[in-house]
Amino acid sequence: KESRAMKFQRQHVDSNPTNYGPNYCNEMMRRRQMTDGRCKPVNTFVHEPLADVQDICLQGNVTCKNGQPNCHQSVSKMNITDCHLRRGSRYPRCTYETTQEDKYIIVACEGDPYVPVHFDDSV
Ligand SMILES: Nc1ncnc2c1ncn2[C@@H]1O[C@H](C(=O)NS(=O)(=O)C[C@H]2[C@@H](O)[C@H](n3ccc(=O)[nH]c3=O)O[C@@H]2CO)[C@@H](O)[C@H]1O
Repeated sequence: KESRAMKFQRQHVDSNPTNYGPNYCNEMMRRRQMTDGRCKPVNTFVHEPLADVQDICLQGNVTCKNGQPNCHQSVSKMNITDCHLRRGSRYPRCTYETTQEDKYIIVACEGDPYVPVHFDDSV
């Protein structure tokens, strides 16, 4: 069974992204298995080394969107790509808008070792 830490890495970490240009999300949402059975509506990929993403758990503690206290905000902006399902896109044809940006990211951390298990937001 895939751990939540591994699921987070599969869904949100792409340290050395292939340059698919505007098709990055169409490619990566499929490759990382977020279009099986349904099209995941929103997903962010982080283009930083895994160690830097894991280090966020030691950084600014903030409240998660769901009110839980175990979220952390990166001290630095990170290079990310936001994938948003296009209006009118119908499973199994999941087509995404690809937007690359530099933003602070907020993740929820859990466990021992205390690592990211959920992508909460980018600001
Ligand atoms: N505090 C916590 N501590 C520990 N665990 C926590 C905590 N909170 C939730 N989980 C768990 O995480 C799991 C999960 O999949 N949560 S999810 O909200 O659906 C994920 C969002 C995210 O993937 C994506 N998104 C969203 C915005 C964006 O900018 N970028 C972007 O990628 O959209 C998804 C839906 O919003 C679920 O099992 C829940 O129980």
